[in-house]
Amino acid sequence: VMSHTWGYGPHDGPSTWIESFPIADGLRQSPINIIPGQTSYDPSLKPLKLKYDPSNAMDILNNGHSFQVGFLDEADSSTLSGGPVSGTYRLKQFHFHWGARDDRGSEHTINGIKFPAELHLVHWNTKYPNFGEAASKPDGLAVVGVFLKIGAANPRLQKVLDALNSIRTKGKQTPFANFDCKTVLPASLDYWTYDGSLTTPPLLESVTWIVLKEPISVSPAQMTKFRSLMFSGEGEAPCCMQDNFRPPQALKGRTVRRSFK
Ligand SMILES: CCCCCOc1ccc(S(N)(=O)=O)cc1
Ligand SMILES: [Zn+2]
Repeated sequence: VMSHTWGYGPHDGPSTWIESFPIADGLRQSPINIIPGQTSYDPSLKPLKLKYDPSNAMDILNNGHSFQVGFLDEADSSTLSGGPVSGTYRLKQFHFHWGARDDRGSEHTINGIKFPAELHLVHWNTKYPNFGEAASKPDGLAVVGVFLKIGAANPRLQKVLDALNSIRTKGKQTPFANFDCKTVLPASLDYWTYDGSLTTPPLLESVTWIVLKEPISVSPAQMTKFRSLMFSGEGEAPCCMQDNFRPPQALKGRTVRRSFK
């Protein structure tokens, strides 16, 4: 039988991933449900320091699970530092998770509430030689999560959404230059943080999660653009890319800290 790749459907979705990736029920899996009343304010947490150079944006790719914008990460020009991490982490890519309808789509939830989508900005620790090496270390990655909520159309997302027409099917990639990630972030960088994992296979437990409290807006029409992508490749039976989110995983004794009172 063909190699069993993972997905989000009834036969290859999150409940089946443990078959190939036993870490799926590990001690620091992501995402989680954040219960604000049960988080602890940590006054020693530093402000998040994000520095993004628009010229580092390189391409946009439909990888069959989501779409991602890739960045040149050969220098410390687009970095995350401060916040809950020590050292410097370089931006590698950002991507999204979203639902088939506006009542679901995010991976993290707040008091059980799902948002229509969630943005992940993926950074790797420069104490390691590259992303692949960092991804296997407990302090290797830092991912900033930003919730999207339904509201006014977000002009800052439009350039990304317009590029989706060129990458509709799995494996398609096209140049994507000059994008400033700062412009898609909310005004406040207040965050929750906890030790977690990649939310897709290989589910490696190497992520310091930094989930921003303030969502950014997206309109229903813009959400429809996300859903116009395909999980399937060109010439395959078309299968809309939607509900590409893993549900919340057990906290298993972890503490969620917050940077704000
Ligand atoms: C060693 C190869 C890993 C390839 C996969 O990379 C990922 C997977 C998930 C995430 S996420 N949804 O947790 O931000 C970030 C990066
Ligand atoms: Zn993600």
